[in-house]
Amino acid sequence: MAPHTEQLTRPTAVRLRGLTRSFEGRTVLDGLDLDIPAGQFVALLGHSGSGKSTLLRAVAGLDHEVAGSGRLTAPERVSVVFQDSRLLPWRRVLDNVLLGTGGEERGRAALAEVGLAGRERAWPGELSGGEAQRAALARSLVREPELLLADEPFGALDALTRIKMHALLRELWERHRPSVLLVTHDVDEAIVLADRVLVLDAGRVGLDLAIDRPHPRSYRDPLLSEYRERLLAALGVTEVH
Ligand SMILES: Nc1ncnc2c1ncn2[C@@H]1O[C@H](COP(=O)(O)OP(=O)(O)OP(=O)(O)O)[C@@H](O)[C@H]1O
Repeated sequence: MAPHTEQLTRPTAVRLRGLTRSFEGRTVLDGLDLDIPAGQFVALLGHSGSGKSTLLRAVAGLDHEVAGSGRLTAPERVSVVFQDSRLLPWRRVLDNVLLGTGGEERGRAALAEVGLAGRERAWPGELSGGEAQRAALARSLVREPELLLADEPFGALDALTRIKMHALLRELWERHRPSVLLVTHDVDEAIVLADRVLVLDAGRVGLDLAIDRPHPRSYRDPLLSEYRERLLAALGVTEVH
């Protein structure tokens, strides 16, 4: 195959058709359809309770009920990062990263990639919140995921650390090119990081917006404000100045 053809035909990493999920009679996902091409960085916005985590859990294969409701295709190697690092406190950082995988060298390299070289023998309790999330990212990387699912991974961090983590995540994505589905409440985080932002509304993808700006992106780029306005409108939020 000629190189340019290869670039044009991106296989689909995630394909969802007609996904439906209800809890106690309340429909959260309502026949949701979504395709994510391999290597695409997608952010998912939506009001609290709109079903973002439910969707992420479904794609991660953690919800058997939703899987039977429609058609769901996802890659084999999937890593999930949550708001809390979920490091095991009784294992040192390197051992957490290596959990279930071999290759100490790979673990050390992953820690170096997230800026934690030298902290391999630290206990999770000795890490700051941001460092713990870096370790969680290293743990997900070491599995060389084809798909990275992230549920509010920076939601518990202070604003400055969050900005640093945005740069790190984007840098890691550029190096490894997994498909990413990032759940966030933060419209700016979505716009700065993702190439495509979805708004979940009434159990389906309400808005599907391509963010066509080069990287690295600045939070203050005036050209991003148009995307912000559209996303806030889709979320039904009026900005107060
Ligand atoms: N295991 C469960 N049992 C009962 N209800 C559930 C369960 N999981 C989710 N729900 C309900 O489904 C709805 C969607 O939840 P979900 O966590 O997916 O929303 P979300 O968009 O991720 O919200 P948030 O932004 O607040 O994290 C909520 O009303 C929630 O109460």
